[in-house]
Amino acid sequence: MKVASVLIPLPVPEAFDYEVPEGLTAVRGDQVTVPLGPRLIRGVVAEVFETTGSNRRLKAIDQVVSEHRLPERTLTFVEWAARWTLSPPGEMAATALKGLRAPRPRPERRVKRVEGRSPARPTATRTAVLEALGHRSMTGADLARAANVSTGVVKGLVDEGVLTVIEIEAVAVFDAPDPDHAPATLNPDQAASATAIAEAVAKGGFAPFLLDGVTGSGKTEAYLEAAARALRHDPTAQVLILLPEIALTQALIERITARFGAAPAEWHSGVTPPKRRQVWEAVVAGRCNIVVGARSALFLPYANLKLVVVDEEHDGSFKQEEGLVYHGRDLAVARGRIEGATVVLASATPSLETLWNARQGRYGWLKLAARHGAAVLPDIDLIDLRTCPPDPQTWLSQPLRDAIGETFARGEQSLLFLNRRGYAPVVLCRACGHRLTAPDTDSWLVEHRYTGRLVCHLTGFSMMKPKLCPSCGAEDSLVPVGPGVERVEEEVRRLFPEARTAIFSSDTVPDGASARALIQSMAEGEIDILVATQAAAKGHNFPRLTLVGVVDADLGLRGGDLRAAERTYQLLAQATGRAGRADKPGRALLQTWTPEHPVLMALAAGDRDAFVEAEMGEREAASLPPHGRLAAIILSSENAMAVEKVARDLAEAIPNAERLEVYGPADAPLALVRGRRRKRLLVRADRDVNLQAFLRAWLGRVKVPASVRLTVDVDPYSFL
Ligand SMILES: Nc1ncnc2c1ncn2[C@@H]1O[C@H](COP(=O)(O)OP(=O)(O)OP(=O)(O)O)[C@@H](O)[C@H]1O
Ligand SMILES: [Zn+2]
Repeated sequence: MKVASVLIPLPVPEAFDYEVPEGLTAVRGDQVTVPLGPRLIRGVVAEVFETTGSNRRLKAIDQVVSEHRLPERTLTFVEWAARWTLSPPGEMAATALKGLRAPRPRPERRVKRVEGRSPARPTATRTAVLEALGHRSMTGADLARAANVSTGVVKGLVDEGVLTVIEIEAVAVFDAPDPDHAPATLNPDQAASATAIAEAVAKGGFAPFLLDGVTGSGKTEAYLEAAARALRHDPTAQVLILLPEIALTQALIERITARFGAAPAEWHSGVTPPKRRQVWEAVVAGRCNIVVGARSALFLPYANLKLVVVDEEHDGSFKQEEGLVYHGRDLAVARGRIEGATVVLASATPSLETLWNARQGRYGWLKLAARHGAAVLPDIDLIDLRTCPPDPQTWLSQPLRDAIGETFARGEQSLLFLNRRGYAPVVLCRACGHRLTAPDTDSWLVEHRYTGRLVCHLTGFSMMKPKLCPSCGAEDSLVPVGPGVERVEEEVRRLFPEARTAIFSSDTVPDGASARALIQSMAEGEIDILVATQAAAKGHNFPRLTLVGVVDADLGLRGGDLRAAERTYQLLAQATGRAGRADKPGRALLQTWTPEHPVLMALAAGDRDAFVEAEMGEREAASLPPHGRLAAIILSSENAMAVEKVARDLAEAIPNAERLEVYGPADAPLALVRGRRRKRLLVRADRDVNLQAFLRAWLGRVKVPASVRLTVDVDPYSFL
């Protein structure tokens, strides 16, 4: 009997076996429908094998879905990713097939001439229609426009039987990129990098690179040139460019369109389902060469993937925390290995993980040491708030105000950076000291004046600001504490009433279109002072921007998790790196209460190596990533007792292992979210320990009831 192992989109660690009935052919990668309990569900065949004398009564595959087999290397990647992240393989496979969930766009209705038929009354308008149409087919609306008549005339000809209506399947056409459309003239560093990457692509096989270039050095131009050479060498080659933020995709799509004379395919959460289906089908058929997307674009079924670029590779947004937990950068490297492709990790502030790999010689290390052309890196100075504190209830010190004023007077732009959405991060009762939190959640409510609501950034809960304190009942006693971008902008408007100001955060710029509009008005000089969260701090080119002010340089350093220093260094280097990218020199001012902090001193000195050296030393001493490996296990449930029990069972079941420790279980820092109790365990292991095998063995020993959710987070970035 023939048996197929089928990956089913359920939270189970294994494939399910089904009989392949006589007369049905199923092979690895096929989509099939199979019975599961009372219903039929769709899965993917992982393996087909012959078995004799099985005594189990297997259910049979219902049918093989005829369209779209998952390509072999895509399926191999899915299986690898599931093993690496300890995720259910069927759910990973479902991710790869997500693009097919949308219906096909409706076929287009067009008219064409019926052989040998002519109008009974050939009026001037009717003749014009027939001439405009010729032997082609067109939609009625296009034809009416071409003949400059009303659509009624076309309809009349259809009714008379002179024209007939046909249906044409709507297939998205991605114009082939032209590598020679508008090449840039590269400087020597860029040319050397592009050549190294292009040679690796031409040679074939897995080849990872770190493209390490200061902000504004022209990394984008370098990798686009490498992509152009790859396409010249092999016009069927496919190139994937991953970005951490949707707001960045628009600008890159425009650059690619200008460079290659054709728009790339776009893939992220903002793309409509029918459009996604078109991209999926074009990618699998090799009808599309360049894809620009978010991390989920890694799961597309590439026919001939040759080059993968992860731009801003250090960015924490590549880590997906909800649903399937994975790091887009790590999976991009794996995908490249499985496809035999070249992988380029680009950043001005590479992650310590990537720097470690480059130092070990595992990744080729390409460097762009200076900004392109005449542009130079901005001067960075610290403002010591202990000697010049801002006035009470204001957030900008005198030196920063002066610098903004001078910049404005010169007709140049300023960017004030504060990584905090909303008006105030905390709302406090003046009478009793109560801080407002979301219901059943350990997280402060943030005041948003833009929408007039109090919002929980963790759960999305929101409410109108109450008149009475919910704790003591005092009237009008609730006051905002601390600044968010909205409050800083309010201060800026008070200080510079004639300046044009704007806010760039995920609240004011929720989608690609509004991001594009704001970026464009900033680029065209219609904004004088932009107050922005990290959404605007990376990737963008604003030629007239010459001052970056960091409102609270200490903000990210306070939390104190594993990557606090690294993340703060990267964020501030990127933010300050927006200044002076064209002909005018830029400067950056960082407001801080701790100017002696090593991160801030390294930033002010422009000495990345000093920072990396110190931070790498600390990680090594503690055997933490990249010198060791971490994994977190998070338990949550509405039933506090059930969480306790699973946590205890886990603690008792820890397998013996060398060079590995388990910490916890402990209450998570966010111990209550939406009424769910949360507990965490953390595993630390030496680099050469097979962490995944340990986790599988451990978790296999413990029964987790349906009321408790258990999430494994390999290489955690969030410690909440
Ligand atoms: N060879 C070149 N010829 C002309 N202009 C260039 C060239 N290289 C870079 N530039 C220009 O310099 C600016 C910075 O380049 P780019 O955005 O590629 O830098 P980047 O290294 O990706 O920056 P960041 O890491 O800060 O995002 C852009 O305006 C770009 O058009
Ligand atoms: Zn109160």
